Amino acid sequence: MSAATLNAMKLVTAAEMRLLEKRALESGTSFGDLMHNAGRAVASEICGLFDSFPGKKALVLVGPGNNGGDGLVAARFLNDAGAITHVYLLAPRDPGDLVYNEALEAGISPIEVESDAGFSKLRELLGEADVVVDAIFGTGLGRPIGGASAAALTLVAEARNQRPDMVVIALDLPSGLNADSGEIDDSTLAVDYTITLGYAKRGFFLFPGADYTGQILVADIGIPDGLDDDILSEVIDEHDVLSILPLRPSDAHKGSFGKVMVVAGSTEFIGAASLVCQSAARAGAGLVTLAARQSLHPVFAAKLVETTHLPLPETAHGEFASEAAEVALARLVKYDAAAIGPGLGQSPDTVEFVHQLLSGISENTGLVLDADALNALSLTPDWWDIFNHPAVLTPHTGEFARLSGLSIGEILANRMEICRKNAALWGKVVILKGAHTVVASPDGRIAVSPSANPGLASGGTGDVLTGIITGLLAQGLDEFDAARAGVYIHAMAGESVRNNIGDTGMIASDLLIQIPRAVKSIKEHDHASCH
Ligand SMILES: NC(=O)C1=CN([C@@H]2O[C@H](COP(=O)(O)OP(=O)(O)OC[C@H]3O[C@@H](n4cnc5c(N)ncnc54)[C@H](O)[C@@H]3O)[C@@H](O)[C@H]2O)[C@@H](O)CC1
Ligand SMILES: [K+]
Repeated sequence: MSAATLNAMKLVTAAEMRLLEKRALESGTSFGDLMHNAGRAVASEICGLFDSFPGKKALVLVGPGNNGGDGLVAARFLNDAGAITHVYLLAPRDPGDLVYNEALEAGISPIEVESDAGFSKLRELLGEADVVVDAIFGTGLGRPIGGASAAALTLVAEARNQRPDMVVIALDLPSGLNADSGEIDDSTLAVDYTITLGYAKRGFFLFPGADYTGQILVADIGIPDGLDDDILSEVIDEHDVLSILPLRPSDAHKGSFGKVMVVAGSTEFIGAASLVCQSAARAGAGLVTLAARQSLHPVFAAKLVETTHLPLPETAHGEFASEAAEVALARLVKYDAAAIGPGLGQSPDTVEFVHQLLSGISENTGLVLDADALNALSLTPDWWDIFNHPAVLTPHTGEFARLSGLSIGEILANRMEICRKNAALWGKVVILKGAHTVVASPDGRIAVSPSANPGLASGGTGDVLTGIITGLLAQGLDEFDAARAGVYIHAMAGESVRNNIGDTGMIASDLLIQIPRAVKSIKEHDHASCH
């Protein structure tokens, strides 16, 4: 997670980028200006990567379209900045092409692939380049990359392996990376930096593409302000989270920060309930109560000292008794938010208990549904027609598949769009967990986690997320704010643990103390930036 480069990063599809370009043209900016700004901004970002740029060797690989055009402009500015600059043309440019002619006038002599038998010149240039720019294809790629372009990209990858100090830059996006879905071409380069134009593309936060972009830098290409109000997808950033975090007045009492009820746990899954309760408290809830089957009470009472308890009636077999939901609902009216599901199990009595709970819960209670509550919902066809209560749902891919009826492959192929569509269909805020977790609101907004941390792929980390979000809901945040702030805080907590102990062997309990630290750091960052 690199907050400095990801601040206020909106995410666009290729179609949205074309729309923004069209609006910019309609508002009086010329295409030539946009391309000029793009090339200049890219060159300026590249210069900024080196302590001293004059004398460096730059090689720009130029394709047939506007991405190549941007590359030609960038080459001219790199040349002006003192780099020894070569342009390698993978397709002929139109003789009347303005940016091509400007590059020639600047003294750059492009090398054409047709006259470079066996890529001997390209190999020679790759043997000495300090920086290579992939300006072969951008958002206009229409089919798999083949021929000379594929061969050239493969040669760059080979050269990069031999010379790790060579910096490889993608202009707008690594050629072959699909801006919408994150799919890649066989020859897509894994670059060090992607200098993207105007807006980051959705595919940078979807896999496999997310592994290919390197650090993402957004270049300002002069699209006028105010044209992007209907772009509803963004990467969650610290400033957003700061602006939505609840204030903590000094004369607060525990009622000020809301009450959370956690309905979770079973004989098999004791830890899930503990993690949810502790993380809700660590996220700042004033009071946390655990409602669990009464036979589990002694265990939880010993483990959770700050939590209060509502033992629920159970049958002789240790299942929820038929009046258990009524007991929970009677108490729930005094609570601001509830988390239902983690570790409850999936027995028929439990499913019935969850259904009764969901059909009786008040509209005023903020609700997070996770794990077995989601599994119980999935058993009812078109459950969203019946269950109208606003809620945050936190499925991982398998749970999402059960809720939606889609296959895991279909979901993974386009996580952002699938999450957006289903949030709208279901009328819920939906968190699709995974690397770069996606949060979608029924109104079309999407917020994506800046973090992909394999350390979080272990049992219980999802329970921690559920607890954080419920704790934030209890403090008065709405569902979408609680979800995106919760995802960000959870990601930061995970990054802190990874920084301390690495990504192997991280356990969910490690995250707990990092939750308030993450909140503190977000608040202090603002303090620091104000002075
Ligand atoms: N959207 C914007 O506001 C701006 C976009 N610009 C640039 O424009 C780019 C998009 O430009 P284009 O639409 O020209 O697209 P590209 O430059 O990505 O490439 C399209 C060209 O490649 C050809 N082509 C597509 N797939 C191919 C394949 N597999 N093999 C061989 N040739 C193939 C097409 O026929 C076309 O000539 C962006 O990525 C960006 O770099 C900038 O110039 C400035 C402003
Ligand atoms: K490119």
